[in-house]
This record gives sequence, structure tokens and C-alpha cells, in this order.
Amino acid sequence: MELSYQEKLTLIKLKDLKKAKFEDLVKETGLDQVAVMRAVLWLQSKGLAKLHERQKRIVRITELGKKYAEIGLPERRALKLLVERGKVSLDDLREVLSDDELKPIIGILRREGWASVRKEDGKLILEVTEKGKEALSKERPIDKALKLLAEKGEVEAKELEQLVPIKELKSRKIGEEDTKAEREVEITEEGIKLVEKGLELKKEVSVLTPELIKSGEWRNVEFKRFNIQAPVRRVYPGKKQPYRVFLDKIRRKLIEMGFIEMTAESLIETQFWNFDALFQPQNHPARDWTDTYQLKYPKYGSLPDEELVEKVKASHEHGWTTGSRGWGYKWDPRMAMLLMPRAHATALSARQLGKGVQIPGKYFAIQRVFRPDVLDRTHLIEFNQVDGFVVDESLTFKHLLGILKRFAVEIAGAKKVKFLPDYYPFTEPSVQMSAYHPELGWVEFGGAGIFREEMTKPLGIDVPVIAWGIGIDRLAMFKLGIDDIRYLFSYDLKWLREAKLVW
Ligand SMILES: N[C@@H](Cc1ccccc1)C(=O)O
Repeated sequence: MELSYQEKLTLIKLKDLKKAKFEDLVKETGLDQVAVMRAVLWLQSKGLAKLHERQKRIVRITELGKKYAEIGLPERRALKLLVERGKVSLDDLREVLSDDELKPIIGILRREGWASVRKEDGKLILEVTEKGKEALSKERPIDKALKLLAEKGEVEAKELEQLVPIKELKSRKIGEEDTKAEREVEITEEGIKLVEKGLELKKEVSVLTPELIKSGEWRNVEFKRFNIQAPVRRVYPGKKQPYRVFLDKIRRKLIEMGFIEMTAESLIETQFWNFDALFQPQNHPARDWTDTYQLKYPKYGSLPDEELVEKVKASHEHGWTTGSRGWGYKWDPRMAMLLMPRAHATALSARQLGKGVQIPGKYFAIQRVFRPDVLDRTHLIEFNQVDGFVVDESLTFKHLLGILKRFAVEIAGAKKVKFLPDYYPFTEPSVQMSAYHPELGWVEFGGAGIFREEMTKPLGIDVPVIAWGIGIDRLAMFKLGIDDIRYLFSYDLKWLREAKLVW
């Protein structure tokens, strides 16, 4: 049987005592109360000891009682004066008694037979009796009771009752009655047997210190075992916001797949990069393929170098050298300079292509984007997109579908993928992809396509670029088990603390 140091010590002491008051056991073991109680309870649960508890009546000494114990009960003080002087007047007694004590004193002295009382010149005179003289050196039961109370502070009522009725102690305000639980610990047969078999009493430690190792003392100690099943208080250490964790994991996955991350310093973009560089005509309803916000102040940003702007302009107006006829309108640089909160992460792909890319190369961005909408459980005006593209000489539409499928499986954990024809001004062909989730059913996953030459050529890219954009929030909702998209950004502490960190 596994016993702790404290349990062993308690049991060994108990073996000698057989049955002991809890307080005595505490004294014997030299441990503190809590430790002994814990040990006793464990011993009890192991059938080695028994804890008996009973309510007992006790009498506790009062402040007045303490005072009397020191200076003597009023009648004793009066008796002393009486014996010294033979007879005294009531007034004389004031020397040794207070007003309160004076009042009942004649009654008490008479009852005890210590004094006789008569009137002399209208004054009460007390004269000591023989019994009174003898009484000076004798202890009455009440004196004994007071002494006992003064010594112990509290005494079991049963013990005092053998001397005086408790009523009397109470009426004289020497003691007050109370009840108290008395605990007794008893060793069982099994406990005795165990001690007789011999218990090795090794000191128990819970921390292995450098000192223990250096001194070699670790050999002589017992290491405390931890109960890892014991319930403990929950702690909530600082941790990343659950949605952040989810996005970080997607980032990690893409990096593992060989993608290079594109980042932006600002959430604000020029229309040039959000629209124009993506071959979206300024005067065409296609520009409204999504509603966007505009910045009031500052209203305008700056355009990239002129050469690039000229090419984009040419592409829009007449197709430049791409063989396309373009959109056939007059391109306005002022409009391209308007500032807006970025409306899609594809703007970062355009920027990256303009800066130059590795060929073959793979790029991605995780970007907060903004579009006007009515807020509800499934719509936010800001959300996150994961966009990316792959550049290589020999890429075809089939590659695009293959890569998208892999994403759906790797990132979304989808089982089936479905492609539908779609339209974006910057891709041709364009597809919309849905992924099948066991619980969610078919979920629209994102758009994709091959960037149009009218877009890539002005940016200086002459090879095929396949691109995609994925709305990540709905996926996160599903993964995090929430049905209100606003929770992704919630500061509800309970949710933040308890949300599982998922991938
Ligand atoms: N930017 C598009 C998605 C997309 C990205 C890249 C290519 C094609 C489509 C959207 O926000 O819906």
C-alpha cells in the first residue's frame, strides 16, 4: 500500500496511542493540523484508521472569570478583609469590592455561613464566623472550577458538572457554554498490522533541488507522487486569438507548399491596383462586379512609374500589343489615383506581378478586405481572403483545376470539389469553385482563372499566370464551430478562452 510520509508518521504514532484526540495526535506528530487531517482522511479511506467525531458541550472562561481567577472571587476578597478585621461595615467592603460586587455579597456570605450580619446604629455590620475563619484556607468546588477554567480556557461541561452546576458558572458570568466537535482518531486492526510489518519512514520531497543531487541526499528521500487525475483550477494562459491561429496555420501550410508570401503595409489601396492593373474598365459596369468603399480623405494616392501606367492605359484603351482591342474608351489617370480600402486580395497579386516575379514561381497573400454589405450572421463588411497565383511557362487550365483541387483538400479538408464557369474581368477562363463538406454541404470556396494577357503583359509578365481567391471566413466558422461570423472578431472572453484552436 502506497503511503505518504505524513500518513506513515501519523499511523506510527497512532499505533502507540491506539485512540487519540485529534489535537494530541497533532502534537505527537509535530505536523501541522491540516497535514494531519489530510493524512487521517487518507488513512481512513485506506481502512487503516477511523475518525470519530462527536459534539461535546464545553464551558469557556469569560473575561470576568479571568479577572476573578487573578484577584479572587468577590466573596473571597470580602472574607480576607473580614478575617483580618474581625468585623466590617458594608462600606468598609468597598475597599475590596466594586459596586456591582457589593450588592449580592451579603447573600453570598450568609449562604456560605462565613459571616453574621446585624445592624449597629442603623448600619449593617458583618462579623466573621468560625466557619468563615476556616474557609480562608479551604477551596470550595466553585473555586476549583474557576481554577480549572483559568488553567485550560475551556473545559468539558461534563467535567465541571461534577463540581458545580453549569448554571451557577453562567449566572456568576464566570463561564459561557458552547458546543464543539471533538475528533478522535483510532487505528484499525489493519493499521496495526501494517505498522508491525514495518514502515520505512523516509522524508518526502516534492521538488528535486540541486542541493539534493549534490549532497546525494536524494538517495534517502522519497519523492512525492503527483496525482495527475486530481481536479485542479482551470487556468487560462495568454494565447492567440483563435481566428488568428487558423489564419497562421493556413499561412504555414502554403509556405510548406512552396508559396512565397506577399504582404501589404496598408489596408488602403489605389483604384489603380485594385481595378485598373487588373484590366477592369473604368467606364464599364464590370467595374461594379463588387461594391466598394472610397476614402474621403485623403482622396488620392499616387500612381506607379509612368511607363507602367502608360502600358496599362494602352491596354485599356486599345489592347496595346496584346492583340486585344481593349475596352475602347479614354482611360483617366485621376480615377486610377482614387484611394479605397482594398476590396480584394487580388490587388496584391497585381502589385507583385508589377514588381517582378520568379518564373516558375508561386505566391500568396492573406489579406483583410472591405466591401459594403448588411451585417448579419453570415455577412461582414470586412473579411479575409487568401489569394495567390502560380507563374510558369507551360501552365494550362488543367493545372489551375488541379491546384485548386489540392487547396480545397489541403486547406479546407474538402472531400469533393466542383467547378463552375464564372466571370471576372481579369481572368479568362474564369471558374467558381465549390467544395463539399460533410456537415456544410456544398460551400462556395472562391474564384479562379488564368489572368488575361491584357492584365499580365503591361505588368511585364509574358508567361501564363493562374490565379485564385478564396474567402476564408466561412471556412473558419465551420472549423471553429461557430454559426455567427461576427464571432470571428468577438471579444467575448468566454469564447476566446474556450474556443478550441483548430486547423
Ligand atoms: N478577387 C476575386 C477572386 C479571384 C481571384 C483571382 C482570380 C479570379 C478570381 C474575388 O474577390 O472574388
